[in-house]
Amino acid sequence: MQLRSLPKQVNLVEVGPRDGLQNEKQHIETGIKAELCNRLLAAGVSRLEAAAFVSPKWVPQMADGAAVIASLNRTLSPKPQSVSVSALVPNLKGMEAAIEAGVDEIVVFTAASEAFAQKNINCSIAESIERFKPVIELARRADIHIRGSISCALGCPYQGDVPVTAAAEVVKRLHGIGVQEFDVADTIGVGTAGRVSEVFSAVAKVSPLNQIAGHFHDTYGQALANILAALQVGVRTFHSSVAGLGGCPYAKGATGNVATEDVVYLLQGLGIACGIDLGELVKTGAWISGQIGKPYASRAGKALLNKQQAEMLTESAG
Ligand SMILES: CC(C)(COP(=O)([O-])OP(=O)([O-])OC[C@H]1O[C@@H](n2cnc3c(N)ncnc32)[C@H](O)[C@@H]1OP(=O)([O-])[O-])[C@@H](O)C(=O)NCCC(=O)NCCSC(=O)C[C@@](C)(O)CC(=O)[O-]
Repeated sequence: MQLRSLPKQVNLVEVGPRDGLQNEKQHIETGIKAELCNRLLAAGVSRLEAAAFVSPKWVPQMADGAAVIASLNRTLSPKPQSVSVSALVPNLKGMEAAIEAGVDEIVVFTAASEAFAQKNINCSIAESIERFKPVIELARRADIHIRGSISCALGCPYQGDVPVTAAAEVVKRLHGIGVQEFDVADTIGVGTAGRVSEVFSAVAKVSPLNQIAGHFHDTYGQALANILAALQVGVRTFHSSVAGLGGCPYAKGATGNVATEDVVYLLQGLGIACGIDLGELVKTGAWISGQIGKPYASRAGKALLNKQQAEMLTESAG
């Protein structure tokens, strides 16, 4: 049976170096973060979220963002047109640091839930939008692409249920101040396909579909089904994290982002191109998991490694 309304190609934004690592308690060396970025680019990633210029008091792991991006820019020199490096920016201070570092995209971030905005960025949604105005002004002058992330579109760890149209309301307000792309996030991975379809359909009423991205965490194992539901609404950009690393420090209990390996495997099965070499990605996922002392969590990645090992054993036995 053929699935309806699927595209030939989608864009993946790899958020492993930022969302994937930000919550790690042990200090991760800048060199490891930079190598992760380089390996991801070598595997074919073209949109890479590499850092967050946030308060180091709030998220200490992201304190070396400038050094990570400097290292990346040295390796990439001259930077291919196809590669775009992004970083989270909560305020003017972060924006100045992002410009200095030489990012291609910034991500301002707020929420569909008031309670989460307070916990994550210490202000209300309305205050965050005011705070973003001068940030966006600077980004425009520097010709930097502006994304806006809306956390807790499918549910909130503090507030619980979030109305279906809450994310769309925030998208409208962000659009009004010049945000160009909207990252609609299931921060705690509670969404299921039907609700995802409703939330993204509501967002699609206030923004062109090519400006919407789906950002799914996999806490309840629903992320791939949710991506399929959003694809069927017409969303063509998705965020994912190599090896399924990640979680937000202000969303306790939420697990990592959907694993990029699992998404690429899904897309391959659907005949949808994304430009990423799954074999190289699996090597990178296994490598970074080892570096930070975690079991390798991508289901597709583990299956492919097991298959490779079994084939090698058969060959050496033969
Ligand atoms: C927004 C603030 C700064 C407000 O934090 P605040 O404490 O209200 O702000 P402040 O202006 O009073 O600053 C406090 C201190 O931080 C410094 N500071 C202030 N800003 C910066 C900066 N940009 N870079 C470096 N330092 C900074 C500032 O200079 C000051 O230092 P002090 O004077 O005390 O020495 C803080 O709440 C913050 O940084 N929050 C970020 C939290 C965060 O990074 N969360 C994770 C990312 S969001 C996420 O993961 C969700 C997402 C995007 O993946 C989608 C999803 O799944 O939902």
